[in-house]
Amino acid sequence: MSGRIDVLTIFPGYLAPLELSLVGKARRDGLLDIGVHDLRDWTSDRHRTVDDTPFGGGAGMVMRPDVWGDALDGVLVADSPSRTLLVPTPAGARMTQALAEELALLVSAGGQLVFACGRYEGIDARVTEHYSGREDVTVREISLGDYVLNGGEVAALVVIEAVARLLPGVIGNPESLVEESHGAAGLLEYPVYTKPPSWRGLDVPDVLLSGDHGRIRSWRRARAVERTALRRPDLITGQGSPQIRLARPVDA
Ligand SMILES: N#Cc1c(-c2ccc3ccn(Cc4ccccn4)c3c2)n[nH]c1N
Repeated sequence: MSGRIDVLTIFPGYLAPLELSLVGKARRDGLLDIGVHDLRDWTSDRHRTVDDTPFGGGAGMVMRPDVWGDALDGVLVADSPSRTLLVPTPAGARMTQALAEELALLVSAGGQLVFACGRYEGIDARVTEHYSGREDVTVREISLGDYVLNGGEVAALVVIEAVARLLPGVIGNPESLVEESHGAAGLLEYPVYTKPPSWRGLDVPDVLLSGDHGRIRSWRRARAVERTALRRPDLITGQGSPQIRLARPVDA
């Protein structure tokens, strides 16, 4: 029993990539229900207005709480085992693999994820305040990282892909989830190679052609530790956010 994901946005076309590749196939195979909704369908004026000027002044526009409230009330599924409202924002908590795994467990247990994709200068703060006060809804404000995007749609695409690939049956070979970056022992991925064995004067490391699986395992771990120490020492010293190991796809 899998849950569902709903996305509210003024740019539904931005979510078209969810019809492609593994996520698109999972939807067609009935492994995951994803609904994309146009926020303007919950407006009541002829111009289908979703924004207004900010109280206190300042540049840009703010998205109206009344339109968002009507839309979220319309999309939230009352009889779902759980409801998680995900609000992408530059001020959010950093997205991590641990959160992806947490959300995948909720969806695999039949829960609903609702993404509120803002634009302009963001969504009126009372929207997250209101739903945070609801006992039947969990609100998570999330950020992809310390750079500024124009809206929340890209973040929704990233989080949905990170979650969907953990659901049973979505990835053809579940083993590939075991040795992932931020997976096995929280290290970065080792370098990978395929044919031809020599390309533009560059040869595949001999150990990978040796057939000695013990040596290959050791070599790969050494390369992963080397890369992690060089590029992401925080993953080794544990100074950064804890990375949950992806031991296996979440159980249904
Ligand atoms: N996740 C994430 C994000 C976002 C993000 C998410 C949602 C919105 C809705 C509007 N804007 C534009 C905007 C610009 C400036 C100040 C406020 N808002 C968003 C940006 N930026 N960077 C991330 N890692």
